[in-house]
Amino acid sequence: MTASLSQRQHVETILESLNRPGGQGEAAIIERSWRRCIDRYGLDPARPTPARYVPGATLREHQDLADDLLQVARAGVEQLYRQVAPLGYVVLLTDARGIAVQFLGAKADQREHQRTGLYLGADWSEAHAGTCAVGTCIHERSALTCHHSDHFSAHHIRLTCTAAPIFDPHGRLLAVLDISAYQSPATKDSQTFALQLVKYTAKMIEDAYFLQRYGDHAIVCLDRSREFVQINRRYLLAIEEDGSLVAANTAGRKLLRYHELPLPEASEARPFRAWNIQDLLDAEVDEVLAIPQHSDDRVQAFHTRRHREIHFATLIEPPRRSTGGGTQARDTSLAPLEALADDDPSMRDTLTRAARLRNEPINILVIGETGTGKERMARALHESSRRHDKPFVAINCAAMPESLIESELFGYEPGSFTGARSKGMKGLIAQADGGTLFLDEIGDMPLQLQTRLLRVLAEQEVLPIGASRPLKVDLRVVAATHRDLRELIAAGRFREDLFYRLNGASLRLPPLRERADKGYLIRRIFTELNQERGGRTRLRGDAMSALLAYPWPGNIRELHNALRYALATGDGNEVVVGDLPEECLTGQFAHPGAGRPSAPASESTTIGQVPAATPRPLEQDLLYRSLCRHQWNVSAVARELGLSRPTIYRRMKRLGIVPPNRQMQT
Ligand SMILES: Nc1ncnc2c1ncn2[C@@H]1O[C@H](COP(=O)(O)OP(=O)(O)OP(=O)(O)O)[C@@H](O)[C@H]1O
Repeated sequence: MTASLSQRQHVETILESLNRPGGQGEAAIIERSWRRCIDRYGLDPARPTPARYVPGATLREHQDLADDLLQVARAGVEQLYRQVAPLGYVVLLTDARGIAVQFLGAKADQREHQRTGLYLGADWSEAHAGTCAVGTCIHERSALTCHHSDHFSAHHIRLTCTAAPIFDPHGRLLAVLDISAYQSPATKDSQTFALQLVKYTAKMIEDAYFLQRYGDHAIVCLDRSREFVQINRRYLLAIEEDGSLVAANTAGRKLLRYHELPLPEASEARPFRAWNIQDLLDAEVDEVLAIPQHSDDRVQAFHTRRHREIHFATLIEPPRRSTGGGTQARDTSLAPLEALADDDPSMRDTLTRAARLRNEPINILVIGETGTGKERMARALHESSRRHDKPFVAINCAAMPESLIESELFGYEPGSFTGARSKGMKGLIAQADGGTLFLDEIGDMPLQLQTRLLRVLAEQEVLPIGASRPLKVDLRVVAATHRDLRELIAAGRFREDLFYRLNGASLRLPPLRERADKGYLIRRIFTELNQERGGRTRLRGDAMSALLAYPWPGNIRELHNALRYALATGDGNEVVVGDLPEECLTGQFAHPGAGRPSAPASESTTIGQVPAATPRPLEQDLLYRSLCRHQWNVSAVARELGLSRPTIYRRMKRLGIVPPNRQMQT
């Protein structure tokens, strides 16, 4: 009763406001929105506003369009959720049309979230939902709190919602970040911190997106404080080599306006370039581009030209741009090594060492769990070295039968044993002459052969079976192992002297689960495999998120296999989370169907862009339920789950789902 009374009062307040002249500040924003709701959208504050969801396939289109942002925003949205979840808030990220493309909230309240519209796929545009934080933020292009009776619809007045806009580097609205709670103190002031927190996170996401989009440009970061410029990076300006401005973050655009360098409405195809950094700062372009990145004094002060204000500047150079006047050419021979990693700190150390060692006359031991890319590293070392045009010969010491290993490695003279080829055979070691010999799984080499290998390494010559004179060989040996060779030495199974011969230097590869550049590896391997198949398929954001969350016990090999599987089972246009092998969908991630509004509430375990665990029974259950819901109409199921019909058939077969006795309708 109380609720309906307060709802009636709410409707009266709104109607009364229409007869008053507009107010000031945020109250005016809210009243303006109420007017729009009545005059423009024809909404009625008393009429129930049930949550409206876009269909699953439409949600996917919205998520696809926001894909780049979703990938960048993920960490920021999760961090915000961790901060506000204990206070009962949920987090929504909507696109510029108000459709929720990402959601994090407590699973226990899932039904309530779905009923209210605090869920994936909900439409929070003002035209549908009336005055609300997201819709009104989209209209006003500024952050605001829509608290209790600020909402237009009487059915939203128990909510408190705070939203902030996220703009792209050209000033177009990209998305809105929102936090909402069902319970909060009566006064709007209680949400002041919420507003600051959401604005702060939205700026973080916006700037991360900016840095990613303009990562191939020099970016000038400015701040009024020397101490904070490296932390805050308040104003971001992307510039060309001649100093033309091509993009700015929201704060940067304000700064430019203040200095009377307004930016034209720019499209991606026509970045502004109207102004030069010299128009803003009283400095030559070269001075700005010469701000050191790696010295103690990375911060330089400049006056602005127009208002003579001091600004402190740092510079983010595009990756691998040479320093020192731009004359130093990049060493392209390092490309095979550089391609192995992106920004993982331990891989970067390993690669720096590998680059230094690549032409040194010492043998290298590569250590790492199985599937971490040891052979790939050995090949990259070879390809970046002076030996790159000579053979790279790889031998797997564990895979070769012990009876063959000696003749394969050392070769033999004609007729030296029964079954030998009449012309004899050049062994693998001799074949690697001048190049690199890669000995994989060196810990599995039989002891007797270790002794002979030691001689080869010490003398740089090889004695084929049955030969009386050794052959001179010029070898660089790279050996690899996932075992602890020192333990094998202690157990008497590996020769200590051979260990020291092989271990001229060692390179350690981290397991995939510890790598900070998983996203880079996923994209790279996906591109390699996709190109082999004609390159028509794209990797969708939900699949990427699931891949990033999986712990990869089998390392890069497992990732490689998972992507190959997904490309083979997907519909050929895109790989979605449901195309991944079931093992990859563990932990907090679920089948994509569970993340879509059409899925029954009980099926997801985490609410999010890509929720909850999918062991086989859940995947089976989801598909089975969807088939039952659609009377075994495979086309309808395919539409609902956003997959192709052949994929549904394949999946039914794989999961052992057999249609009932009647004919399947398709
Ligand atoms: N940096 C990389 N980029 C792309 N693919 C990679 C990379 N590193 C490894 N791979 C792929 O991962 C798989 C395993 O790599 P690799 O054989 O080099 O690992 P390994 O550590 O030598 O494995 P094992 O211990 O089983 O011998 C291969 O398919 C390889 O092509």
